[in-house]
Amino acid sequence: MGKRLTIHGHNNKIELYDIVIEHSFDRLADELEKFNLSKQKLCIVTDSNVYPVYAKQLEEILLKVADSVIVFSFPAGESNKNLNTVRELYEKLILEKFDRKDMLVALGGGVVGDLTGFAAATYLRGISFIQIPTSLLAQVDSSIGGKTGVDFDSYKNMVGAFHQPKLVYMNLQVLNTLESAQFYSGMGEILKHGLIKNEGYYIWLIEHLYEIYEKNMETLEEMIYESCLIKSAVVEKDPKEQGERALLNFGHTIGHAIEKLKNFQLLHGECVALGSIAAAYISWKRDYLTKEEFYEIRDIYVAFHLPISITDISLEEVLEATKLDKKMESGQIKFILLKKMGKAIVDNTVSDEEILEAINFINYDEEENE
Ligand SMILES: NC(=O)c1ccc[n+]([C@@H]2O[C@H](COP(=O)([O-])OP(=O)(O)OC[C@H]3O[C@@H](n4cnc5c(N)ncnc54)[C@H](O)[C@@H]3O)[C@@H](O)[C@H]2O)c1
Ligand SMILES: O=C(O)C(=O)C[C@@H](O)[C@H](O)[C@H](O)COP(=O)(O)O
Ligand SMILES: [Zn+2]
Repeated sequence: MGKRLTIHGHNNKIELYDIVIEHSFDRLADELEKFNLSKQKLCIVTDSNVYPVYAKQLEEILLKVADSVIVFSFPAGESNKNLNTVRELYEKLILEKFDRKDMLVALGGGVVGDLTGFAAATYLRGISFIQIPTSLLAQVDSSIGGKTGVDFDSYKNMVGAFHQPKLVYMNLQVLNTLESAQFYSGMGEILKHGLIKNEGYYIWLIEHLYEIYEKNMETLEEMIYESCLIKSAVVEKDPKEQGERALLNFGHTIGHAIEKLKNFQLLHGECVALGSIAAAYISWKRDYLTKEEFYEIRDIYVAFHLPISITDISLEEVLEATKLDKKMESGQIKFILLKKMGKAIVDNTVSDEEILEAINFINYDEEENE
């Protein structure tokens, strides 16, 4: 078991970095040999949940290849993905005299990965970092593609940089310590991959529902590999989101607005699920999807323990927050719709009325609809 793929750059001419999918940390030291770290310092950046479970083990492995290893841990959660935490990390790096050849190691979920990548992109105008993603969401999505950043005044990923890691190494066994809700949050991005790019993969996910529930490791390996393939193909073609990469934002326009308005009380993948239902709803209303396809999509999110409706939101507030997200161009939202199952498009013509109707649909009031 175990798989790998390579991310290429500059029209496929150079190899940028490998994504290594393993079932232990055993091969990590070998993977790091090529970076000649024997005289370098490494800083493991992690959070308060991951630190007690994996930091010591990782430190021992890294000490085999590097001169020294320090650890920076911050309180877990999206509410700490901000410039205050980055500042504390900079302070630690300065105190420990990190120079341009030293490296950061992101050990954790997407919060750790995004924040570490941003610190690496900006400290001394840019140092290297590697990703060791430990949540399902980070393994299939956030560790790949070099989008790094932090939230600013609760605006999602408002400050950031494109900065590619030198390596993505994942040990699938760490998923055994991940809370169930966090696991299914990752499924929010995985379903997105199928819906926007590959209907066959979406159907495969439905067919393998029970193996996924049971965390059958062979199935998870296949699923994670397939999602990494889909994301890699998109970011290789369009690393800085000039075009096609925007498709990976399916579900995020309304999703990010909900995430902000709910003060990060809902998980990222849960908000993406809600945003995906809303975007699929608009796609149905435009006759891109059939009614049956739309309701099947909704059922699949339920099957993967993801929310399909939300209460206590103001439609107007969600619309306003949607307009403050990054995907605005000349006052118009770049909305991602499904043209058909497995094929997404960028659409600049979605009206406020369509968005309000979709938000109203997910703002489902059971009593009113009985
Ligand atoms: N850069 C990108 O392309 C990209 C893509 C998708 C999402 N994101 C960002 O990623 C973030 C969400 O990532 P996430 O869902 O991983 O959240 P997260 O980083 O908060 O991790 C989820 C929770 O699980 C814990 N955890 C992680 N791995 C664990 C393990 N193996 N065992 C036990 N606990 C573990 C964490 O401590 C945290 O409490 C959001 O900020 C989102 O904006 C970025
Ligand atoms: O990699 C991308 O591109 C994505 O859009 C992946 C998303 O899942 C991720 O949440 C991303 O951070 C959202 O991008 P943003 O530019 O809207 O912050
Ligand atoms: Zn996302």
